[in-house]
Amino acid sequence: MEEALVIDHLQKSYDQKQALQGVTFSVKSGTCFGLLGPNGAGKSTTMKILTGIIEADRGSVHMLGIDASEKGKGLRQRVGYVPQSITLYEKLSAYDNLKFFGEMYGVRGKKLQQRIKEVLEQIGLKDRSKDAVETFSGGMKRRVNIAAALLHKPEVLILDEPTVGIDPQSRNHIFDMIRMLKKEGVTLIYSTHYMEEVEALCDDIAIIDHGKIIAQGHLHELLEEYSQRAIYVEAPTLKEPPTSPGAIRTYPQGEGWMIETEKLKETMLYFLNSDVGAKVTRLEIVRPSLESVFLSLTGTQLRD
Ligand SMILES: Nc1ncnc2c1ncn2[C@@H]1O[C@H](COP(=O)(O)OP(=O)(O)OP(=O)(O)O)[C@@H](O)[C@H]1O
Repeated sequence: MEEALVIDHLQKSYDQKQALQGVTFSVKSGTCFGLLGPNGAGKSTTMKILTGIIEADRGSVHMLGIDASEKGKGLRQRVGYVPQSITLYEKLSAYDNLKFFGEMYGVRGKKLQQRIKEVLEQIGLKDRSKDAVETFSGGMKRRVNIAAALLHKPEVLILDEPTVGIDPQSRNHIFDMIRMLKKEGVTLIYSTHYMEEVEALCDDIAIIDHGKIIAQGHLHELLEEYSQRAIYVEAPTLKEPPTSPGAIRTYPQGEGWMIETEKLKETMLYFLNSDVGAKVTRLEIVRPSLESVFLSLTGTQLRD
């Protein structure tokens, strides 16, 4: 499969702060690629370099076979970018916002009218097209922002944390759109700090932390290689970590504790048969997750 994006050893500093320390990854055409990392890891900086908003100090970006540092070679017509912060004209209607952005991307006249109709349908806001954006919820604005990046039918769509602070309905709409775009063959590059999102949407994943890619590969490969089997024990009044035999690592989660262990059966039996000093309200084997991948690679939880 051909590669839609190849980035090689990107470095970027802001004053004294080294935000990217040699970021390297590639994205196959027609796939959804997830860039996963905690706040401040370097996701937005990477995305902004990809779209040419800022320049890297070192390293290279090749998008659709074109060296992105050679500006004016038509990349802008082939790539869409949804920034982290919503950039819309509040007083204008959804339709007029889309008209403005479409023209900026070089789409005009009848073709633009047709595309606005199509994207409004895709984001589920056809009925609200005449309303000023200032009357929209955060999630609806975010959907219009995504629509704006789709008007010129990009081959690559870059989305920087598109679901931060939005309602579940808008989030589901965004997920549906991403799945549909993937079916149409669009390459998606999706940054987030929500593991469940990359697990639900992405094929290949890179995990970024402190400006470095610490692991990358297919979701299944990462889970296979780094994730630890675990038992979850819910015991709301248990304030100290339980000391079950064979535990590799124990950490708090929700109203209980996550116990990573190779000895699943023994650990289950331990909690069923021993007095741990608190009432156990739930006991279950946990499926491997990116949370445990992140934890085993960094020693910290992604949600910290
Ligand atoms: N314009 C800037 N000036 C100075 N430092 C910056 C600037 N932009 C980002 N940084 C710093 O660079 C590092 C990487 O930031 P970046 O925004 O790329 O991370 P992120 O993973 O997108 O996190 P977030 O989800 O919080 O946006 C952080 O330490 C951040 O404080």
